[in-house]
Amino acid sequence: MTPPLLIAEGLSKQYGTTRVVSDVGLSIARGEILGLVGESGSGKSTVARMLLRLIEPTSGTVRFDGLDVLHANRAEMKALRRRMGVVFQDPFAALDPRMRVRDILAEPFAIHGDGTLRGNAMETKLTAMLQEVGLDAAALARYPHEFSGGQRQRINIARALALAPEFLVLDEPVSALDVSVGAQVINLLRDLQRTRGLTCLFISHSMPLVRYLCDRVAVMQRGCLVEVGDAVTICEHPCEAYTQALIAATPEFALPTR
Ligand SMILES: Nc1ncnc2c1ncn2[C@@H]1O[C@H](COP(=O)(O)OP(=O)(O)OP(=O)(O)O)[C@@H](O)[C@H]1O
Repeated sequence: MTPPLLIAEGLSKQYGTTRVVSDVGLSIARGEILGLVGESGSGKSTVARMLLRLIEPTSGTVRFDGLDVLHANRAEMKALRRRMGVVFQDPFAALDPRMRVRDILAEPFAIHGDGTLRGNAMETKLTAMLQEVGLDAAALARYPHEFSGGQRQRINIARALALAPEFLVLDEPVSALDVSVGAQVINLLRDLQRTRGLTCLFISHSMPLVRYLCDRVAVMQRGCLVEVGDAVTICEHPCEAYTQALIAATPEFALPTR
C-alpha cells in the first residue's frame, strides 16, 4: 500500500500559557480529501498552518512524502513550498489590490521558477491557468477589485495551483461567498481535485459540505481531535455528542448543481 502523503503526529501549539492545539495526529492519503471540522476557535486553521509550517508547532512532527517538514532547511523548505498550495477564506484580503491579475498569477514563477517561462510562453501559461478556473484571458489586465468574490476566489485557486502542487489546503474557501456562488466554486474544486489527483485538507464549518466533498473527516473540539473517519459514516452516525451538535447546527446544504 502507498504510504500517506502527509502524516502529522503529536502536534501541539501553545501561545503563552494557552494551549490552542493539543496532541493532534492525522494522516492524509494521496488523492484523498480530508475534511477538518469544528466550531469557531477549535484550532482548525492553527493545525493547517502547522502542517504547512506557516507557524511553528510547540511540539510534534509533520512528514510530507517522507520528508521531515519541521526540520527542513531553507532550501528544502523552498522545494516543499512548491508542492503545497493554500487557499484562504477571504478572497478579498488574499489578493494585492495594486497588482494586476497577470502579475498575481506570474508571482509564483518569479519566486520559484527558473526564469525560462517568459513572453508568449508565459502569456499562454497564464491564460491556461485562468481557463482552468473558468475565467478568460481578458482578466489578466484587470485588478482584483474589478471581480466578484467568486471570481476572486477562482483567481486565488489558479494562483495556488500555479506550480502544480500535490497538496492543497482549503481553509473555508467558500464561507465568505453567497451559497450559489460557493456551490460553483465547490464544484470547480472537486473537478480540479479529480483531474489533477490532488491531496486536500478541506477546512469547513459545514458538515453537509464535508459529506459532499470529502472522503474522510476529522472533528476538532477545543484543540483536540475527537472523531476521525469516513465522511458519510460520521455525518450519518456520529459517535460524539459534539459532532452531533455540529451537524444539528449546520443549515441544510443545497447540493451544488452544474
Ligand atoms: N497568534 C495567536 N496568538 C494567540 N492566540 C491565537 C493566535 N492564533 C490563534 N489563536 C487562538 O487559537 C485558537 C484557535 O484558533 P484557530 O484560528 O486555529 O481556530 P479555527 O478553528 O480555525 O477557528 P475559525 O473557524 O473561527 O477560523 C483561538 O482561540 C484563537 O484565538
